[in-house]
Amino acid sequence: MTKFDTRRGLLIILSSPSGAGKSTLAKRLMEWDDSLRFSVSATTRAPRKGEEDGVHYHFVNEPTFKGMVAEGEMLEHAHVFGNFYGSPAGPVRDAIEDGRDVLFDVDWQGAQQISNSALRDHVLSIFVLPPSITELRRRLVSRGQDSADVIQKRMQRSWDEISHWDGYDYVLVNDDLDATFDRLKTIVSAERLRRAQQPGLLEFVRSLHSEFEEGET
Ligand SMILES: Nc1nc2c(ncn2[C@@H]2O[C@H](COP(=O)(O)OP(=O)(O)O)[C@@H](O)[C@H]2O)c(=O)[nH]1
Ligand SMILES: Nc1ncnc2c1ncn2[C@@H]1O[C@H](COP(=O)(O)OP(=O)(O)O)[C@@H](O)[C@H]1O
Repeated sequence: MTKFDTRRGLLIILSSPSGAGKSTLAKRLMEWDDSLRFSVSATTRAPRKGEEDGVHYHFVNEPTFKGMVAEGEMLEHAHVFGNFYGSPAGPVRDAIEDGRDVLFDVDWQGAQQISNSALRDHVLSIFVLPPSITELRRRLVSRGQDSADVIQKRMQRSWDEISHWDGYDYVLVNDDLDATFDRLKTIVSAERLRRAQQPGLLEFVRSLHSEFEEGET
């Protein structure tokens, strides 16, 4: 795989148990920064009301999904809640080469695979926790998109997802949405600043050191 310039192209990964609010935060982040690219995943899950093919997901059948995996077209993929999900690699590579940051909404397995890939230096991973398990259920129910069965399955899997919180760079408790979004923006802005500074920093500090040694103080 090409060695990319790590100054460019942050891969911002959001994970959470279903219903904690990562899609809501992802949508806000995309509205906040129109240079950000959203990694549109492929999934074998059926579209929900209001979900558009190619925008929220690429809705594909299982043979197509497996074909994409076999052709090496997926940066990562996983089986979640009985369906396959995966992030197509092509758009991610294009975005990085373009110097763009990419936003991912993937589960812990996807986050782990991207964090262990050749693109690991680009990763900024953020885990979103719900304020309580009761509130998590309330949000899943109030979203009004899933049947009671599907909600039950997601609640049962919630601890499995939450138990991986520790593997992320940052953790946010999504209590008040505006406050959480502010914290998310702060994290992204700070990481962008850090990475923008990084390349010339060592050289700059060396020059300060030379000046110091020359007795400028
Ligand atoms: N590994 C992986 N997980 C994904 C991908 N796309 C979505 N997911 C995860 O699959 C899970 C279910 O997503 P979805 O069906 O949209 O339900 P929601 O999280 O309740 O909105 C969530 O944890 C997503 O983050 C992907 O491309 N790869
Ligand atoms: N901080 C919050 N407070 C109250 N409701 C929220 C908050 N964040 C998200 N929600 C709501 O909870 C539901 C689930 O959020 P969603 O973003 O779809 O979760 P996820 O993508 O993690 O499954 C949605 O109806 C959303 O509007």
